[in-house]
Amino acid sequence: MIRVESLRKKFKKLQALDDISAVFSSGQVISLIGPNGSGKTTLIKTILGMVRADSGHIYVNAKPIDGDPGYRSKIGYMPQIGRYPDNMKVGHLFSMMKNIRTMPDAELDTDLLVRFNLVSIFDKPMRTLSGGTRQKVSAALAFYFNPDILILDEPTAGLDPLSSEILKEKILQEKKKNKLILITSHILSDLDELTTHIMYLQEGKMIFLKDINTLRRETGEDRLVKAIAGIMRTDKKNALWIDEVLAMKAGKEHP
Ligand SMILES: Nc1ncnc2c1ncn2[C@@H]1O[C@H](COP(=O)(O)OP(=O)(O)OP(=O)(O)O)[C@@H](O)[C@H]1O
Repeated sequence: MIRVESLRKKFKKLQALDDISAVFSSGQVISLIGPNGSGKTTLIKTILGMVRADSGHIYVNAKPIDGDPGYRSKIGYMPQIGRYPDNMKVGHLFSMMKNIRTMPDAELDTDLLVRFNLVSIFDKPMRTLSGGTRQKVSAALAFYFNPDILILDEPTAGLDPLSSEILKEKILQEKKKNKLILITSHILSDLDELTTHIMYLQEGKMIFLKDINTLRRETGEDRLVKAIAGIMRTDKKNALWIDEVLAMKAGKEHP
């Protein structure tokens, strides 16, 4: 469904993506993980055509993305930080998006609009929303057009525990419909029940892309955070990051 080949991207001297190649297929939930600044968002934005790679190729449904920008209509994107016109009302945002896409009401996925009760704030301008409510709007928009591919950048960051569960349930539902879902998150426990594959980036390089069962078998660990810790400890820089993740969980459990 998505194939990236030898992707490279530099921001001045910084190699943000360093020869990334991967294939993502329908039915997979790929968790992109790695330390801050490792290139996760850059990879996502390159796939979405928001950042132009210096070299390499990207294919969505076997077509090169530089051929036809229409491929974007197949992808629902939830950005890390949603930017919207300050004075636009929530309801207007949804109706405007609907008009741009000219999609019949029956085909729209309003599940999250309803479950997050966003209709009750349709009259509120975007600038008045809390960070978490803005996240809910971004999530509802990503799923609104029932896309075959979902790209979710830190989807649960800033959401309260109940809303986070609602969103995770929604992701699971879509996974069952054989969609392709790419997620970045630093909250590894959120990814445990969703993930089929882990793609680990470090300083712009892909360290590994493995399916979760292989990862569990190789490490003998059931929990994602521990399985990744098992693999990464051999590398000093990675060990540092994974120790930080585990330290945040200390109190609940010990590695
Ligand atoms: N537009 C830009 N101009 C210059 N540097 C950039 C730009 N976008 C990203 N970078 C740099 O590229 C590197 C990768 O950034 P990216 O946002 O992809 O990391 P990330 O893995 O998503 O990080 P995080 O976990 O913090 O979200 C970082 O060093 C970042 O500062």
